[in-house]
Amino acid sequence: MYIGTTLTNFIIETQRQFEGATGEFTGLLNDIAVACKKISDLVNKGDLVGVLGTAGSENVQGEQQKKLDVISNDIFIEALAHNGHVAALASEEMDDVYHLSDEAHRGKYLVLFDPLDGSSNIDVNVSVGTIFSVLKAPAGIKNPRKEDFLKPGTEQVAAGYCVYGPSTMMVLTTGKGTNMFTLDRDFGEFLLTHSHVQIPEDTQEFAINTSNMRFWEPPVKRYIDECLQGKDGPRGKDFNMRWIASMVAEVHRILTRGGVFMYPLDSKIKAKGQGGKLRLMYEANPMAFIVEQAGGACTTGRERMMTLSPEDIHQRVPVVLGSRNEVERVSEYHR
Ligand SMILES: O=P(O)(O)OC[C@H]1O[C@](O)(COP(=O)(O)O)[C@@H](O)[C@@H]1O
Repeated sequence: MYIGTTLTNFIIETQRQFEGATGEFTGLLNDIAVACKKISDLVNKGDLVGVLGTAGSENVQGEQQKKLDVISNDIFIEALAHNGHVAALASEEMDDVYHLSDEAHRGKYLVLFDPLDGSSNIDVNVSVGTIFSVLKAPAGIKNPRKEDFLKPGTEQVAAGYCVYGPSTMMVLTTGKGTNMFTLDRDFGEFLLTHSHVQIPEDTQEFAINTSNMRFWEPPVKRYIDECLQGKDGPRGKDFNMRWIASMVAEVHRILTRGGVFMYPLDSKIKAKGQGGKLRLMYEANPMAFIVEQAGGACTTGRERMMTLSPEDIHQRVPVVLGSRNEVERVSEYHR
């Protein structure tokens, strides 16, 4: 009876290529998989277990927290903070760095995560997800500080997301390509279903929140205008549009069939004194690593995302990602 390659076996195989691997990395990714399975179960049960609706509290971003934002954050901490694989954690739902208890064993890694991405879709049964980024922890520091997390995306040792949709899928890169695993709920294992995913270089599908069009900068306006003019316009081909309002679901579609996703800087965002809508450390950088490892590209519109020097854990940035030739065209329009 063929079972397939489980996520754990896949990671163990990957680790064999690393001299002196201790199994700690495998242990960490297993902890993350356990947390995602638990969150998937709750998302799937929804009202049956009373996890929908608002939590009645705000996060550091000033956003109304959903119950599942808070619950998913707690599940991640519970799954990662006690197994000796991490030295500290940081999350969209926590103002500052999460430090382990004094007696907890410290591991070699730091993890940044968005416990539940696409919060506006939780209560309407549309795909949501969890995004994570793994960095090396500074050696010999018991309680890493915020500064120890502020590393460029190129220093990530792993990144991934789990999408909770019609099926639950974990998408992961450790710098050797991007692979997808589907959760078999019957025996609770993530099984490898798509290996070495490649994003088509070209596409005729864009994703952007067009309700913000009046606030866009000229390069973005030009790019979308040309797409909308279709085959009679300068692009000479028709484009389709998608907007799910869950970054995880948008990126998953793009990994599966190509496309370009944009959440650009606009005058409304600037007026709030922000640098973008999406967060660099636990949304843009992990997605950039995943997309680049699948042959795509990710920029701010002006710079390669993963070379940015982060200034804060909750820093916001403009995001343009997906099919390489379209991302390059958007950057060209910004130049
Ligand atoms: O509300 P909008 O403008 O459609 O923005 C949707 C975007 O905001 C997000 O929901 C932000 O993420 P969170 O839900 O984690 O805050 C993205 O997933 C999505 O791409």
